[in-house]
Amino acid sequence: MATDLYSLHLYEKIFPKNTTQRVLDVTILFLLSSLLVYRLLSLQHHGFPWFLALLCESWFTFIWVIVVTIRWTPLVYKTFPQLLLQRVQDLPPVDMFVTTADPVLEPSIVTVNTVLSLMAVDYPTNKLACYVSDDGCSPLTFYALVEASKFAKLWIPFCKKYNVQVRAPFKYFQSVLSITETVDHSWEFQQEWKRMKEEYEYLSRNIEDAAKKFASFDFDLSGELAAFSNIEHQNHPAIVKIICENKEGLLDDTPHLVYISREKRPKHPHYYKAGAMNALIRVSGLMTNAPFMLNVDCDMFVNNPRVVNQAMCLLLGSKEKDCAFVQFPQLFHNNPSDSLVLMYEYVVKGTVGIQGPLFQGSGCFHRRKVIYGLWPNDIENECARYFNSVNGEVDDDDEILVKEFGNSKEFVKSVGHALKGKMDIPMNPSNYLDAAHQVAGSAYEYGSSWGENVGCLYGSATEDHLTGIAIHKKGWRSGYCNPDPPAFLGCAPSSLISVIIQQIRWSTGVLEILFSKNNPISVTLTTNLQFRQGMAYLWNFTWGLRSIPEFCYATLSAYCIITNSNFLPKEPGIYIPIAIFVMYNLYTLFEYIQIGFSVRSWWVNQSMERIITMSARIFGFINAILKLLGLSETTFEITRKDLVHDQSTSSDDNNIDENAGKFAFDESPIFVVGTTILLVQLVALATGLLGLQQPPVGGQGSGLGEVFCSVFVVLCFWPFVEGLFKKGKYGIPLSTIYKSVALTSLFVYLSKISYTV
Ligand SMILES: O=c1ccn([C@@H]2O[C@H](COP(=O)(O)OP(=O)(O)O[C@H]3O[C@H](CO)[C@@H](O)[C@H](O)[C@H]3O)[C@@H](O)[C@H]2O)c(=O)[nH]1
Ligand SMILES: [Mn+2]
Repeated sequence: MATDLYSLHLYEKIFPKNTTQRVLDVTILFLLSSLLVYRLLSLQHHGFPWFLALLCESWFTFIWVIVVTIRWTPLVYKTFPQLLLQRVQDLPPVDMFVTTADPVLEPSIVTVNTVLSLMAVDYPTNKLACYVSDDGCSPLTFYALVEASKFAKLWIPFCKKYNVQVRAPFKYFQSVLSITETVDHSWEFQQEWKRMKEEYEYLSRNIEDAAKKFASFDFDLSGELAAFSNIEHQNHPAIVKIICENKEGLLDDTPHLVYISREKRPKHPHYYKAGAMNALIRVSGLMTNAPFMLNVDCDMFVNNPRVVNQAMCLLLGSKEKDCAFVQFPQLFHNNPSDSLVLMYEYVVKGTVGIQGPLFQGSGCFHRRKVIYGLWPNDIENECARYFNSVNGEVDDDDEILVKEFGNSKEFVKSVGHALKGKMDIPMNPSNYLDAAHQVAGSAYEYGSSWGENVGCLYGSATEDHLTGIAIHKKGWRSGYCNPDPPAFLGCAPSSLISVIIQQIRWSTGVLEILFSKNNPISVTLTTNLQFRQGMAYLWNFTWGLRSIPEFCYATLSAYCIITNSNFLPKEPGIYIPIAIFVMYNLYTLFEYIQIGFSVRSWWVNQSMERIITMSARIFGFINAILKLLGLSETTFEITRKDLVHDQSTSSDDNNIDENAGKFAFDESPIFVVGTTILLVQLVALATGLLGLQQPPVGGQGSGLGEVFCSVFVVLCFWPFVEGLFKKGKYGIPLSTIYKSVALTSLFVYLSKISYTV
């Protein structure tokens, strides 16, 4: 069947011309290398600052080499999903996963919108199943899903009948505020539209009321909620409930909807999101066993109803080994000018041209077989290594399968079917409820390969990158799809502190992989990971490390002004760093403008990048070291998602909180680092301006170059400058300022003594 669709030419590869980009990339590389050579040649005439600058610049050059390598051969896929419309009966089933973990940080209405948007995609409903994993084991989440499933029975037909573009109801009613704004003005449509809006408002009020009751412990846990009574959230049996079941496989019914809260016991590690994903993979394997699985975070709603067809163009239109998974970009509805967009544009396109994009955790379609640990050559020899007998039948007590996949006969049988590519599996989830409880158990994985070779891998807070590299190192390729309108939109963290917490988790997570047996260098040398793909992973996994040279470089200018020394060359050598600075900034600015962003958004992102690197990522680095030394445990702090339903009454698509863009500070030590960096620069600049510098010890003293660098750092940390003068939550707390003053004094003192000795 798949081979049949393969002949349709479902996509085309486009190799964008990037000569200008290559020339500029190489020019910057040439300038960086010249600077290094210049420094090396004159090293003996200079002191410590010169040497430290050389080390930092060597690192920057190394990173730039990686960037140039990754971006050298970009690739874009153009898909033709309309070709699949005539072949609907041949389309394969797809299991869709949503993970949620906390009904407060991730309000149920957010999850409900994501689930509704998934259930309403333009794909045969009898081939879809939606599984929601609730790590919070919250009756509120379950209740909200049950209510949502009632609304879905009206919403899905409405979306399909009128070809609604955005099928997350909050977003739909937010963008189409009144009936007069809609394209279809027929009387029938108007009536249905009004009804739908009322029904959605009823649903969101209902969930909101339930949330209030839940918060005040006034939630009635009887009837279908009885399973949730008398349980602790981190200590409870598995709860699996089928909310909707399309028993007859009807096209005009809703897709299956299944709620799963895997078993949690204090003595068993649960591995956060990776553990939740593995429970989803097993339960869905039993119940529907679709050959493809989509996973999204609870805030990532479907924004383009043809997303499954888009993914199928690459998954069915390529040879299996050329497409292990299809990743869609993670874009945000509340922060459209995020720097991530730029990363997608220029870096991800590069990886697409190598071995394929990295797995980013959300908005990704996986081939089930690949997640089950298959190698590309297993496809050629029909998974022979897994089966005792290749008689076409699958034994449910096959030793190898039981050892790898755990001790559930039903599940092992389903694995056998998945590996053999059987698709004629009956779709009756309710037949497997008992087995589903078993595979969602907290001890199920013991002794098996789950988390090690099978499923989402354990051992990093960024389980997505770890799982991704394990797939690529077997030699699989992956596909990338970036349709217009965007396939998924999520909720970007809106406060600085949430951004920082998320960044700490990410940089810790990737460093955990960098310091493990999966580090890209050894993996490139010993496995099927392509050299340039290894570089792409290295670029990703060194985010936390990059904070150190950047931090040193930023403090160097202050150090030099305070001690009246220099780290920048004097004429004519100074023209090299000037050229690098000007060229790099104009280049990134040009890239922003080319995608349609403003100069302002370029600057905000540049400065945020500096702030995050020098504060959050340093903590990520420290965290990773502590974990390596066994002094700290892996945790997963969930990012707060904003309530979305209130926005249904707001008047502007881009309506962002009026305080957005302002920085809220608290007493977290992270802000001590940022404040100290700023104060050090200010003290240095004051020393220079007030003429308090000592005469230089031998050679020349600091000059305009150092002052310029310090001013630049101050400009990057401008939100902190404002924070110094503001009160309340937008001001830096006094205790933080005191700590920073103490650290700054220490820095000044140490600088002075280090320079005189
Ligand atoms: O114990 C847990 C913790 C988290 N989650 C879910 O994991 C998802 C991601 O959590 P979030 O707090 O939103 O983290 P982000 O940093 O926004 O997530 C990004 O980064 C993660 C890796 O750090 C990836 O797994 C995600 O897919 C990717 O979107 C959410 O749906 C959570 O509900 C769980 O299911 N169980
Ligand atoms: Mn998220």
